[in-house]
Amino acid sequence: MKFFYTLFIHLILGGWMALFAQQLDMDALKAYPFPNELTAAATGARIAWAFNEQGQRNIYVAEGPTFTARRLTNYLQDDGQELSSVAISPDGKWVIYVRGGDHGSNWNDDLPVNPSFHPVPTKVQVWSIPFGGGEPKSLGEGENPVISPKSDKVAYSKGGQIYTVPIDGTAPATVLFTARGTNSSPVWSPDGSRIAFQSNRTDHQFIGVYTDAQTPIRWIDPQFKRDQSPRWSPDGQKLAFVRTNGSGGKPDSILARRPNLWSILTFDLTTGKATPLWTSPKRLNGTFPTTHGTTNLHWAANRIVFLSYHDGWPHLYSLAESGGAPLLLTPGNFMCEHIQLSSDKKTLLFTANAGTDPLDIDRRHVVKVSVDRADMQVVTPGSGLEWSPVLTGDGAAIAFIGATSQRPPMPHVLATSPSATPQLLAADKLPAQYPASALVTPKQVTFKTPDGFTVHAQLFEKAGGPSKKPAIVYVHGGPPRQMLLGWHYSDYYANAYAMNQYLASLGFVVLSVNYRLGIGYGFEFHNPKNGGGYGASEYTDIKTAGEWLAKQSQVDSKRIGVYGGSYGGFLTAMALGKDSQLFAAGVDVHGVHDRTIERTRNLVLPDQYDRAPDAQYALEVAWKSSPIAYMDTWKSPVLIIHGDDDRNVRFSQSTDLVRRLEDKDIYHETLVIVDDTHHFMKHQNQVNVNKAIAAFFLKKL
Ligand SMILES: CC(=O)N[C@@H](C)C(=O)N[C@@H](C)C(=O)N[C@@H](C)C(=O)O
Repeated sequence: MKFFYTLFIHLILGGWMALFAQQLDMDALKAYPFPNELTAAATGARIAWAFNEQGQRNIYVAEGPTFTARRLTNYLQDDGQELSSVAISPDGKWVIYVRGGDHGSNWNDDLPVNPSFHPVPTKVQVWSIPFGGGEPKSLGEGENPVISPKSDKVAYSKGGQIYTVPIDGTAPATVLFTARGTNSSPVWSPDGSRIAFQSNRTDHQFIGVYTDAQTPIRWIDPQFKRDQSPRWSPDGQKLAFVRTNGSGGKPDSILARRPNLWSILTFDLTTGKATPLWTSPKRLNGTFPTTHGTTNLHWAANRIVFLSYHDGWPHLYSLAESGGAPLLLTPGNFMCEHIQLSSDKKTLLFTANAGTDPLDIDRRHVVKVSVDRADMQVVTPGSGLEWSPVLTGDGAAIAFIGATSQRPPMPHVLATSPSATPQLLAADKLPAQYPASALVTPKQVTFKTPDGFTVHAQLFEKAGGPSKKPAIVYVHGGPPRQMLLGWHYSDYYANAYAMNQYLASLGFVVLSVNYRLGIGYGFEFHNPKNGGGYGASEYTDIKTAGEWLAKQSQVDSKRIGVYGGSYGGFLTAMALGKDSQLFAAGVDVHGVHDRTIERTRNLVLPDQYDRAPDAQYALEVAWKSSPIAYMDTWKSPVLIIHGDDDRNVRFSQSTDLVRRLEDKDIYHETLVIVDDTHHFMKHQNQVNVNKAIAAFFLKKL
């Protein structure tokens, strides 16, 4: 009798969700220390990484053979100061890093971030600190620092010029040279005597080589082209680089899909001769890979290695230094990313959704391959997820970051000796009471869309509960991203993974959808027709996901929500505008709502006579690809969240949408995060956003 009375009370008090689903605590759930920036010294067995411990971001180090983790810095405030460009000097004696800014931004990534409203914002500076410990030294304001092979100096860029500074900070930074254009991306020659760099001149880009104050800068085969990513030959006598077209030419169709074709060339500094080695095939998948972050071009031991998409997958290829046919090093239906060349230049380590388990396509594992033969080996097979591998300078261990579906990402090392097993590092940094065992194992779901795409998704569902549960579609951002069957390798999406676990613990059925435009499933899926502002064909996948949920026996089809950030916010708003009958409520975090802005700037150019032949039509398509085109059919309630120091999606995208929601008297709530960016750099801000999302869905679904 007592049980039924208790049940009755819980149901009446609306605690039915908490009764059946062991509800997680958001603060406890977000108490994981997120690791990134894992790096190794070129000699010895020293590694370093950054840990974000509830907003306290610090550098940690460890050294073989024990690899006992040690915190090196002392930043103990949740103040939103990012750590990036972490590196160890080749001799292992120094660690450098950049503190501040938001280096995942589309603009102003080098400007201070100040979500704690300090009257004097923290500057974006390059720092160094002895590996053995001590006080960090500020080397100067700037970013993209690189350490000389002699371990004595650091080069970095600031304000379009390149600076050098002693790594121990015993003298001020000095500008290396002054040249026209925006000069960046310094690359030291193997002997540390010269620096190659990129000089962006708007419609074209050169590669230059600086030697010393008395020697004129050497421009490398200057053409009406865009040259980038210089890589030194091991003997320092040649450079390899990537060449693409310069800007201009008769305006082409905006809507037609055209490849950005590219070539790899070498330049002989002795003869002054440039030699084309390889040119991408003249077809769509011959386009220059927009791998997040950097160009994967490496001058290895007697080989030149590069990443290309031209067989339909982001694969690694190897060329003889004189050119010839490229050797495919990584055949198979998977993508390669986070590529690292070993110090001896003979081995490539990388992350891939490769493995013998059919579920591996929705995971990541560490893989290695020789630079001159296709002898690929998955180093960390299994049901876990591993990424960002680096080989220690002595070749004795591979450091990587790994996670499971339950346990958050943590640094590991794996000895290169046979039958070694991974060693978890810094285990004490994951709170002993972390609720890992309470997390569900997301299940792989696939479904077909009406236009024939097979879409992968992850289903988060707590066992038990009422016969009919509310459900939520999660939409990632990017869009070149892939959500996984476990914790994600980016800080932003690790948070999304935690959020989906939290919603599942509240009793929601959560479906995280890897829609087209995303990575991990090959070129055609990543580059679909009519995608993005060219027709938003990817929205088909979101609608199909909602319909899939509505057909599940345990889902109440009248209580399906949708949420996402950034590009995910865009698709959330599209869902609410176009299909409020399917999606009963939504949360749109820093979404894109007007896609004509992307077009107006480069479409209908009033001061240019010859315009793109389809300029006006493309503008119309961009309008129909915009959520604000569907305000008349938008009925469902929405929560709009945006940080007003957003450097990826303008805050005005949400200010404008709020005005339109007000004009149409559509129920909406808002949450403005003052002075934080697209990535909610202040931990407490992200926690508050997460709680607001959950509270809105509990209220509306
Ligand atoms: C130029 C551009 O679109 N850059 C993207 C990286 C970007 O900023 N995308 C946002 C719309 C977005 O989705 N940002 C986050 C969530 C991401 O995953 O990059």
